[in-house]
Amino acid sequence: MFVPTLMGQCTPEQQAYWLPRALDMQIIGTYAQTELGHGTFIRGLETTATYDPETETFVMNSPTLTSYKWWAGGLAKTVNYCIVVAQLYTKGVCHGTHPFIVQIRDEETHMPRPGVKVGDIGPKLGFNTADNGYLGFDNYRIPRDNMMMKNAQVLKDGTYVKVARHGKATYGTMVFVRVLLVNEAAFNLAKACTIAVRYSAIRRQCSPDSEGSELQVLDYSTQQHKLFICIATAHALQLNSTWLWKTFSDTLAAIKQGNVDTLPELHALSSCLKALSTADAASLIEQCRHACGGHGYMMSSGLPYLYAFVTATRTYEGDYTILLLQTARFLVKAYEQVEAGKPLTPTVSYLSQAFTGKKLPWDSSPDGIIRAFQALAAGKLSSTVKSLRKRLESGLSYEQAWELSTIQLNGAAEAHCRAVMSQNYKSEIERLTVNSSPNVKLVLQQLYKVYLYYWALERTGDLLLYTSISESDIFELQLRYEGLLKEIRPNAVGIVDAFDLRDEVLHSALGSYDGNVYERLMAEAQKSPLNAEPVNQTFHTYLKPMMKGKL
Ligand SMILES: CCCCCCCC/C=C\CCCCCCCCC/C=C/C(=O)SCCNC(=O)CCNC(=O)[C@H](O)C(C)(C)COP(=O)(O)OP(=O)(O)OC[C@H]1O[C@@H](n2cnc3c(N)ncnc32)[C@H](O)[C@@H]1OP(=O)(O)O
Ligand SMILES: Cc1cc2nc3c(=O)[nH]c(=O)nc-3n(C[C@H](O)[C@H](O)[C@H](O)COP(=O)(O)OP(=O)(O)OC[C@H]3O[C@@H](n4cnc5c(N)ncnc54)[C@H](O)[C@@H]3O)c2cc1C
Repeated sequence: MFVPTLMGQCTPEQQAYWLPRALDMQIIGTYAQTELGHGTFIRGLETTATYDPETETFVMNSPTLTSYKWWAGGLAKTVNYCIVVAQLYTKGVCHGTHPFIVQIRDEETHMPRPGVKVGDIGPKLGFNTADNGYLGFDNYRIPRDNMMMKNAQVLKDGTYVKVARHGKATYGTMVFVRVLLVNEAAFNLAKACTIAVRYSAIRRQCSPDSEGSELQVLDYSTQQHKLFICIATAHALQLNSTWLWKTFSDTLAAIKQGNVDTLPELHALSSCLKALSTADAASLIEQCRHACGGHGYMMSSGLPYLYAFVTATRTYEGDYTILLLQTARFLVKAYEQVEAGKPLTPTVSYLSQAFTGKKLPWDSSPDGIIRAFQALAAGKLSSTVKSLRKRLESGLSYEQAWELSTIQLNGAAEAHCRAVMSQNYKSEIERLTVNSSPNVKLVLQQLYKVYLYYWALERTGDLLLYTSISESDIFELQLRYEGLLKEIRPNAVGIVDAFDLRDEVLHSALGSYDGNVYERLMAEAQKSPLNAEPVNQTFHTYLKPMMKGKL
């Protein structure tokens, strides 16, 4: 995050100075925004940077315990520079949060600079190879030039000048990383399902008839139900991430030309896609672990590491709930635009047809299911706005009415995101397979249908509310879904092999290409320190005296 922030928040002169040093790793940096007391609510950050025109420096301070920076990766022991997000004061006025480049350690000795308090925050659920740190300042001075001045400036005399065209321009790095995280979610989920599918082809358990041999667990319908949605979701996330990257690049190019019109839609999209992709990836990686039974619980399966790593992505760079609520803000505005007969931006354009007051006729084709997901998002949005307005009519303030409606707002944002993801998944597959063989097309479409059927069956309650789907339609869809799993089964191992992930990347005794699961598990077990000696010292110190009644 250090380098992208240098790229996004510095003037060209500042970039010319800092970027080569950072890219050559003459300096190592991190992004220190979150504090002990505040992560989500950026405007509530407490670290201060007060400009002193006499010395042309900013004085950095951490006035409270809760103002200590907390969490930044590499901060504890590795980095010597930081981007610190602090409340800017000049001429006695607070201008809100701004980013500063702060040297925290000596470039030669690596000792913390006087006035800097820095350390490690301690063990975490995962990420324990990263020294996430804390950081506090006691009247620590940095040169005026170290304020990142692309979007706002403080002149020598302390005059504050706003440059950016958009109020949230300083939040740009977060948007960038949210876009990258969709790709990360796809990659890590692909790893987990490669491990679980390969293992399920090796693992045999139970014999349905007394004569036959034991089945590969991959042959069980329930196992296919657990795993094939993981493969389909990995594809869906990968294709959505490519699409989102293009949306991001287009918006960035427009902003460079001075046009910020598409930023709100990018923010709404990157927020909900980051939220849903990280949450889905984390829960499906856990499902892959379940699918590997007891051996999935071994660290040597690789799955616990993956889960610990990915579950953090649901929280960092904006918590799941918080980001969905950002998308909900955008959706409520879109609803108001429909009411006012105004045009809508592309990803919400489906709303313009959606508020008919009638249930959408059910159609179980892939296009029909996407339309149903859109109807569901529109229906939820409409009910949410009704609740919001009812609360306003009862005399509540907008903020109070909004807060009481947040459960529904999140539901509407989740449904919208699922509809966007499904639509993108379909159009990207169509675009990418124009010249593919019929067999490749067939397999990709089977997976795409698994995604649609799975989520339609997960949301039958909502579909009953907002479409004309009947009990027999649901029954028929369930049978089609189960049939599809059997069609995919013969290709399942080939499909995960096609992710092309080397053994070194998977790092798993269960998921290696050669399928030598049991040999690898035993080899990993031999590495346990407890196997280094036939009798452990604890036997002599504790067990034996206890057994002899001498403890
Ligand atoms: C070039 C280099 C290439 C490198 C490539 C490398 C490839 C590597 C590959 C993979 C790596 C990928 C993985 C990377 C891992 C990195 C590890 C990261 C570790 C973690 C870091 C962090 O967590 S940093 C801290 C992150 N913190 C957060 O995300 C905080 C979350 N909170 C917020 O974002 C905001 O506070 C919040 C959105 C909640 C609200 O902000 P607030 O100021 O209160 O605004 P509000 O009043 O609600 O809204 C006002 C208005 O503004 C709009 N808005 C809000 N945010 C944005 C935005 N970002 N952009 C645009 N607009 C925004 C909001 O919608 C409102 O609009 P209106 O409704 O009023 O119109
Ligand atoms: C592994 C890891 C690495 C990180 N790396 C960095 C880093 O490099 N740099 C950095 O600056 N930060 C980093 N962070 C911090 C991270 O960005 C924050 O933890 C994250 O943004 C969530 O903020 P929080 O911890 O304040 O959660 P909180 O906001 O305290 O959330 C707690 C709960 O309250 C809910 N909540 C909060 N506000 C609202 C609201 N308005 N409405 C409804 N519900 C609400 C949330 O949904 C959540 O359920 C990292 C975190 C982790 C876990």
